[in-house]
Amino acid sequence: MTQLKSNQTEQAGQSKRELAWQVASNLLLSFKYAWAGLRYGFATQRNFRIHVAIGILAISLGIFLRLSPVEMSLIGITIGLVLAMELINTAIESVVDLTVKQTYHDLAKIAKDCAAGAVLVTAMASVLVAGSLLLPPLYALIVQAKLVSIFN
Ligand SMILES: Nc1ncnc2c1ncn2[C@@H]1O[C@H](COP(=O)(O)OP(=O)(O)OP(=O)(O)O)[C@@H](O)[C@H]1O
Repeated sequence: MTQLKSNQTEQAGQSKRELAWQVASNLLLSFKYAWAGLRYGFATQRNFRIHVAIGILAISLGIFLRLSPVEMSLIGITIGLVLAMELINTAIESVVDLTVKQTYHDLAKIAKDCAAGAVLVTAMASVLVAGSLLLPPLYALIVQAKLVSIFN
């Protein structure tokens, strides 16, 4: 019974791969294609570039404010989530466009709207994380700088 199940899974896996136009034959090639996806996202998606810029700013601010390793990790995970979601959104958009081309379809609208909604959810979460971790020390620094300028 177990053997039968594993044979069926294997067959299903093989038939899926048979539908692929090309399969990356080694790890290096897999990285090459993943890098190509990142480059495509950066070159074509304005929102992706905005998220990268905000991410770099948040990391720089975190280093400047000397956040703890755990706080920096939280910021890093949040940035990664937003960027990954943006790439998944781009992938879904491409598959939808490939499927329905330039025709209107309710399901195409649902797929694209939900993918965009997923990006929005992670972006809002990232604002919450960045606000909670970066704003208090930044505010303290500004207050401290003002006090120093008053007493000098
Ligand atoms: N084929 C389609 N059928 C129905 N609605 C569509 C279709 N293509 C796009 N739309 C609608 O238009 C909106 C914008 O489409 P688009 O392809 O620009 O996605 P987008 O998520 O706004 O893109 P981006 O993430 O690049 O800003 C979609 O969210 C969807 O509501």
